[in-house]
Amino acid sequence: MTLHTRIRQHFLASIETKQKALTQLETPLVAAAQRVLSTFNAGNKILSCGNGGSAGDAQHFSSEMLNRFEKERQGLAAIALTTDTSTLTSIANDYSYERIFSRQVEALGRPGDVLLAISTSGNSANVNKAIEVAQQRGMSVIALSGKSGGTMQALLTTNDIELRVPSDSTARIQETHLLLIHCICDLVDHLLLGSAND
Ligand SMILES: O=C(CO)[C@@H](O)[C@H](O)[C@H](O)[C@H](O)COP(=O)(O)O
Ligand SMILES: [Zn+2]
Repeated sequence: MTLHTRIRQHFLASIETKQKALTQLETPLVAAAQRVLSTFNAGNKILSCGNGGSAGDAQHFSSEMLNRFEKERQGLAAIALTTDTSTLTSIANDYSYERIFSRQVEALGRPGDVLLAISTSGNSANVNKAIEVAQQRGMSVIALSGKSGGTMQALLTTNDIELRVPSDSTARIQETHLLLIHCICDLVDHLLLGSAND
């Protein structure tokens, strides 16, 4: 296979995954954006976490909330649990890697807050532990996942929102997760500022 062919395959597979995701995730995506906005309106906050590329997505989301997306608006309360290396290394060193996010949720999570939990497989133990602790603390969960939903999907309740990308490829799922995040950012801006600013 030529390099050009490989590139074409990547693009076409990404387009196909996003088209399938549009069909399946349009309605839960509206629910996710409404949950995000109602969380901020109630004076609560969003904590986000994930591993590897999903850690980047967790930070991408929080920066667009804390600062801004495409429109001028107030900063919104969001914290990525993936950024403080002193905290992450001490929790992993003193307890376990599995607790790096959940220990922060124990300290920061309040009833009415939301955990944005990101895992392409749904099988990251540290993300799933954070979900369990969040639920115990009266928080709800917006889960970005893929593949079979992994062990994460069994943890979610009717109070939670699952956005599971219909693909088995980690890369394609991550690419679609970023699109879902940008949709949420746009819907939040639209709901907050109204159509006059479109
Ligand atoms: O970005 C990538 C692959 O594209 C990797 O860094 C990937 O995020 C890591 O392998 C993660 O540990 C995978 O975790 P998860 O998505 O299954 O929860
Ligand atoms: Zn962005």
